[in-house]
Amino acid sequence: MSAPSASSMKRKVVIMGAPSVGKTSLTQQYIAPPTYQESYFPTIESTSHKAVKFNGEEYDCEIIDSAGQDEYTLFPSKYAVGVHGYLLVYSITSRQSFDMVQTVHDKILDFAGLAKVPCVVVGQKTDLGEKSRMVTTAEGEALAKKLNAAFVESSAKDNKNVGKAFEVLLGEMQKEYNPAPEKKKAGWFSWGR
Ligand SMILES: Nc1nc2c(ncn2[C@@H]2O[C@H](COP(=O)(O)OP(=O)(O)OP(=O)(O)O)[C@@H](O)[C@H]2O)c(=O)[nH]1
Repeated sequence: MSAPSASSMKRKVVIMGAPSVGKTSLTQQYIAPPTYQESYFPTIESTSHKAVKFNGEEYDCEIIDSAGQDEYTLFPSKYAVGVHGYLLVYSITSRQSFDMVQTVHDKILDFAGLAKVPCVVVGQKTDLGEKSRMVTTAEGEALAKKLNAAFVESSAKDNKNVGKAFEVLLGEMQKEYNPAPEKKKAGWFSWGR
């Protein structure tokens, strides 16, 4: 992993979603592949860093792997203040985890008081195959569209589309925070360059 350069932009990203959908596995595969583990240890919270070059820009990414959420989980302010974007993760084998994406997204917007925030909806565990699938790709795409978010299906186990999920989020954040100067938007929790 290369160190961030002095000119790189900071990007703080939070990975959110129901328990056991693969948030930690995704994060670890992205930070230091191959690191997939079959064993499951519920996360309390873990922060990683990665220097990334994307579309000609250098980013110093801080990635917060959050504890699994349910509808009763209180939304911590640290998951909104200073945060640039989110991976909202569900498992394609769990309808409940899919429904949680909308719940978490609503909490983010409510807390931040914003109409839109850069997000990628990530349908995880595609390696489990069509027999185990409870959420279709079309449903995932439709939810992402409704939330003004991008959409990726991935498998942390097979290391498929893991880098893509983070790259798509970098693209969403680039559109929001460092487009042409005249298009730049202001937001109380936006930390553009
Ligand atoms: N088949 C399959 N299993 C996965 C995949 N990603 C994670 N798992 C498994 O699912 C379980 C939970 O994975 P984690 O990465 O800990 O999930 P998490 O969302 O971080 O869980 P919490 O910490 O409870 O929020 C583990 O047993 C993983 O091995 C995947 O892409 N495919």
